[in-house]
Amino acid sequence: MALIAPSLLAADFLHLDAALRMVNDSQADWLHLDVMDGRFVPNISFGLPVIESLRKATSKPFDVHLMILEPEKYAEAFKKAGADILTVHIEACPHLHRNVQQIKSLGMKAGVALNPHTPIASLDNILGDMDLVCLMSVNPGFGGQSFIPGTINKIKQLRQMIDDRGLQVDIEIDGGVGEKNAAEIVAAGATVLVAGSSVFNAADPLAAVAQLKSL
Ligand SMILES: O=C(CO)[C@@H](O)[C@H](O)COP(=O)(O)O
Ligand SMILES: [Fe+2]
Repeated sequence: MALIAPSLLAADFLHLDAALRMVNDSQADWLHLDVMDGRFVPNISFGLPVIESLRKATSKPFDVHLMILEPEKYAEAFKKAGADILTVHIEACPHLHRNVQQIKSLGMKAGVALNPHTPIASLDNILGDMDLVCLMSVNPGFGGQSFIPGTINKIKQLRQMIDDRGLQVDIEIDGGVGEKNAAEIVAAGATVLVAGSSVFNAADPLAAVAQLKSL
């Protein structure tokens, strides 16, 4: 059974309190929070003050996905704002090992995200240090895009690499995940499903989370 992390990016930002109530009432395991800087990705979303306010509305773990350059400048601030898992992009981190040490020393779980074109082999020397690998199944920056089918092979490769080394690392899939493809994604070896539009745009978001959770 995979962990389910609804992505707040797809919520109605005029009614974040209602979105958080839905998440609290649902079987969601984590809340996924997409932070974009308009530099690493061509979009700007929300940041520290919003996350700090959301922290007062739920005890669900905050899975913060940083799509920003120089994440080391903000890691401590995200911890203070309430992040439990902090994920940085491998493409934005020339000193990834240092970033991971920093995140862990701040008391958070460390995640690394890979863009669709970035090979699994790039994790070779860092995998044992990770708590989570987030495979982007869309090009980061926007919600509501279509799942890139080649991600399934990447999940299988990563599952193999993790199992061969006897590691415990979560495989999170982010982008275009919903009831149509979730079973295949979990069968390939994913352990965490991020779901934005498929949950928040559903007629019944609670049922959408329950459906993903039942896989
Ligand atoms: O990080 C991102 C996008 O950059 C994601 O977390 C999206 O927010 C997922 O949204 P859907 O594809 O599920 O609508
Ligand atoms: Fe994300």
